[in-house]
Amino acid sequence: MIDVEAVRKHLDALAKPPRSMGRLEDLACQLAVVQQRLDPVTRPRRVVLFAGDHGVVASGVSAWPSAVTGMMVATIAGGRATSSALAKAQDCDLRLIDVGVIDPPSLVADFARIAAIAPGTSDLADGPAMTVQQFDAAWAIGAEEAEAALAGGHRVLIAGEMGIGNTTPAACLTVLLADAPVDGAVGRGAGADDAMMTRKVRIVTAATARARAMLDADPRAAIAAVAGFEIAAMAGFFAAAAGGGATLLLDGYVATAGALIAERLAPGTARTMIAAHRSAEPGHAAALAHLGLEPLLEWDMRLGEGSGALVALPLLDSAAALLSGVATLAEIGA
Ligand SMILES: Cc1cc2ncn([C@H]3O[C@H](COP(=O)(O)O)[C@@H](O)[C@H]3O)c2cc1C
Ligand SMILES: O=C(O)c1cccnc1
Repeated sequence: MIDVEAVRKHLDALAKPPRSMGRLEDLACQLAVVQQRLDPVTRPRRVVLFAGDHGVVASGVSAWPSAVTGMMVATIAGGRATSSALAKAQDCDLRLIDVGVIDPPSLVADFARIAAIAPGTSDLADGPAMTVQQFDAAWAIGAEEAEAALAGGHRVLIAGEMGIGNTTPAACLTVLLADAPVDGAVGRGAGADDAMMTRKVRIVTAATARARAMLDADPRAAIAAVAGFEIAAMAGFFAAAAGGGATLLLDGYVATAGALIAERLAPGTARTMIAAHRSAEPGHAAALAHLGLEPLLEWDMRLGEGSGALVALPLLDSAAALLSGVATLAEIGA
């Protein structure tokens, strides 16, 4: 068993003053413990982007119309989104899965897959966002993607999302599963104004009160009531990836909502996770704390699409290089 002590011992024996690489050494410990090897690998790696729409957008919680989800799906398919540029820069394989976009473009890219469950969720302000069957279907699509990535030899996996309105279900899930207060969980997302924020707080308060009443008796029904297809798919992805021994690099607030679901339904999933960053969304800190994760970066990023994880990915490469590529003090005669 490789524990933190064993990794520290290895790092302290290298040709450098002990602990001189600071927090990179903490990351090296995390990576080695997750992979259970002193020479962890970070290649090949893959980001899987799940896209879906949200009925709650009709209740006025986002600065953007749902049509933008399909536009961004087209942009990702065309290789010109932020996530596309970062994945290319970081030598990271990218896949794009439509799990429920209202206005989907015709996808032609070979890395794209259409697995739409419905044209968007129902409005969680009026009733359950989805049925338990739909939740299970989304989870299964995510799990399938994780299994395919593992079968392809991918060692580091990232889940990302695109879905206008999805910071509202993310806030609901953070309240429901991480016990965050509503006003600490609701943020401006992609640019909500004050009136939208007021509506968002009211909707999250009511929806989480309804979901909480079901949580103990029927956790999947409670979660399905306030989730999104892409969030449920990320949860299934995380649980299956963790079960298969992958290292998960966790993105922002919305991806972490998926992680909260995964940890609730498949306990232990978070042990394989490294939190890439703390998003500017105010609820992210509470969600990460609930999972016992400390973010690598606090850079005020608030995009999603796996972007924060892609930005942090080279830090994993550096940690792995430190563990594998450096001579020992004994070897140099010091
Ligand atoms: C052009 C554009 C690209 C994006 N890429 C990710 N998001 C992010 O913002 C959205 C969530 O914020 P809200 O809940 O406020 O709608 C999601 O689509 C998320 O992936 C984007 C948003 C926009 C507008
Ligand atoms: O942190 C995130 O995941 C996030 C923040 C704002 C908008 N969309 C996603």
